[in-house]
Amino acid sequence: MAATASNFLPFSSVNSLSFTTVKALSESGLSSIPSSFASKNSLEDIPVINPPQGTLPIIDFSLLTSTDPQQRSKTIKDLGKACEEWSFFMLINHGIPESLTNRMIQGIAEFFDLPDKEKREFQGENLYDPIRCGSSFNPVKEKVHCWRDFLKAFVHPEFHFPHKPTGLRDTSFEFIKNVREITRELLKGVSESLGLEPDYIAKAVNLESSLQVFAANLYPPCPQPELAVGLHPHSDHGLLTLLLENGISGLQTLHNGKWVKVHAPPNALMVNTADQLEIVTNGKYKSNIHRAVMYSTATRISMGIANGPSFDEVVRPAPDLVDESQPAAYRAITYREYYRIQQANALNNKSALDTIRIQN
Ligand SMILES: O=C(O)CCC(=O)C(=O)O
Ligand SMILES: [Fe+2]
Repeated sequence: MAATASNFLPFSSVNSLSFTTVKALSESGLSSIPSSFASKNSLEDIPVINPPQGTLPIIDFSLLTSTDPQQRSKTIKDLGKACEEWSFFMLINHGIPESLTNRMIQGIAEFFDLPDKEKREFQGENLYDPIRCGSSFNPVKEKVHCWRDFLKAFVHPEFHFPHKPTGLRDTSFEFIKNVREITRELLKGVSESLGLEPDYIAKAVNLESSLQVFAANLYPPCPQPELAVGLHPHSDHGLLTLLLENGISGLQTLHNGKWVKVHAPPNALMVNTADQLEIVTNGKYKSNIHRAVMYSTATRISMGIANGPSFDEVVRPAPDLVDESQPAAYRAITYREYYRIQQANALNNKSALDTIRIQN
């Protein structure tokens, strides 16, 4: 495949091979999905459940940052429990104005509405390109494509973002700054929940120079949603991923052998604990395996901001969480190398983490 088309989907038109987005496929009025999207994944056998209200953990950010020590310590306990038992929680009262999250979602919708020709300008050519856009996850490596278009951008320590549509760059800059501040507070709480100093994890991963990767996902209407996959089961590469959606649910998190449907309260952020946190906490807080689904008529948009260590930081289990009874369970690796391994392969549960696991 030509390097310049690597992120887009190869698609056989009548007499030539062209490259397309899932959005263009969806709008072409197909009545069935191309066979390259039909999933034969064994994880389909896992039951899917709609949890009763109140099952999934909710963390109130205003209590986490409260000056009342009792409220704060109770919230830190709840946060630790959510990380340990669910690797996932929903964050309310996070302080990002709804007007800003709405502008973000609107701007991303407009980005995906740009003609494919214009989006191709941002597709990038290799994994470390600061802006990439395309379809599925890794069209070259995967057996089954995802019914998804994406935009990815490295937004910290250097801010990269497409210059179209007008205004989205500035909106994103503001949104991402908010996400970074929230992440810093969450990681303080996570450190304290493990009995560590509040800034322990921040120092261990050089959070000042944190790599933040912004990823927007578009799941266009699909003629056969029961056969296709929005995003294959995977865990995220950073420390914590903060996710926002356009009011249409579609995230499912794996818990006790079942896919649990996530229905987040309006304007809540969904938070996944991710692989770098599993490494730093020496497996105490596991990364969350999740997937996304799509629908036959609705268009779903989500955006996840992966908040990671500094790109060149060598990440290893925190010395304070390693001892004779709990030896290091992962080998040290730079976040840059870890990111390469995760992005260069097909999405498949925790396959990237498996490459650095130490069998004790
Ligand atoms: O669309 C979603 O809800 C999940 C997205 C996701 O898992 C990701 O971008 O890593
Ligand atoms: Fe994810």
